[in-house]
Amino acid sequence: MSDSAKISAADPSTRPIPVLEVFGPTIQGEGMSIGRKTMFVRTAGCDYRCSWCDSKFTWDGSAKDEIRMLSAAEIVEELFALGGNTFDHVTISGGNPLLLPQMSFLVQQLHDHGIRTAVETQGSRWQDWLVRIDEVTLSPKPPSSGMETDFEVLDSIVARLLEASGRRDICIKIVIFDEEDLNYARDVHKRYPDVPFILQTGNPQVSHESEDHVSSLLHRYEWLIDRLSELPDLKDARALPQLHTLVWGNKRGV
Ligand SMILES: C[S@@+](CC[C@H](N)C(=O)[O-])C[C@H]1O[C@@H](n2cnc3c(N)ncnc32)[C@H](O)[C@@H]1O
Ligand SMILES: Nc1nc2[nH]cc(C(=O)O)c2c(=O)[nH]1
Ligand code: SF4
Ligand SMILES: [Mg+2]
Repeated sequence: MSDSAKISAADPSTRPIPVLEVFGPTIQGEGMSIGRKTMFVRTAGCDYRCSWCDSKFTWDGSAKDEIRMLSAAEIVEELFALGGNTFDHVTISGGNPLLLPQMSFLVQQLHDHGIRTAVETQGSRWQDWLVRIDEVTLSPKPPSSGMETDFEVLDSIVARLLEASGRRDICIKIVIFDEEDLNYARDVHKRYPDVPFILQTGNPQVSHESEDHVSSLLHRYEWLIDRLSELPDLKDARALPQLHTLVWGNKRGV
């Protein structure tokens, strides 16, 4: 056993986290906190394989040499080295961060520094640290992704979050490419009517970018607004684009 493995066996708070990116300050480009200044920590590894995933490098092996095994303390140190005293919010994304029980130590340390936390997950896995996150985004995947939602698991995650004591913001955010995705989204909203609900424009060009990327995304957003406007069962929903994609395209680390 290596020295670091021995240390982590003795003290779970030093158990390493597989990290692909630490970046910011930037803005949260999606969902309920769109536009808010935040830092990002992106973990490696996902239990899904979405056909249109814009972060395939977290799970397809193409960035395996970039994965760093960092302790919670090392991640916090890197966040402050990058952001100094300019931030008070960190978004944890992936991959699926909910694969990692040891994220609890990062969440604890961020809160100890007075930092607000957000997480992005597809709602396929539970960890107890999820109830300590201030902004939880659940993003179950529609048919166009090629994935299938386990609604028993999602039901239990939503119920545990709604029942847990303490204050947190929760939303369901579904990426929409077509009518079939919209039908899926309507069913999900009917199932969890009390959870704030967001439709997000799908970006079909995640590996290459045509010259008219922005205008084609804006057309997709306009279509989403038009459809949302017509639907009587989505009176209280929001439609949003990915703001960071409009500003920076598919650039990493923004
Ligand atoms: C890369 S995922 C990582 C977190 C988690 N695995 C999830 O899917 O929620 C972050 C967010 O990006 C969204 N996303 C991924 N690919 C996208 C695409 N091509 N167009 C629009 N949104 C996308 C996901 O649905 C999710 O809400
Ligand atoms: N600016 C910015 N906002 C984001 N919101 C969710 C992201 C993600 O990949 O999870 C993301 C991202 O990668 N960049
Ligand atoms: S669940 Fe998220 S990270 Fe995983 S493949 Fe789908 S979009 Fe990508
Ligand atoms: Mg992204």
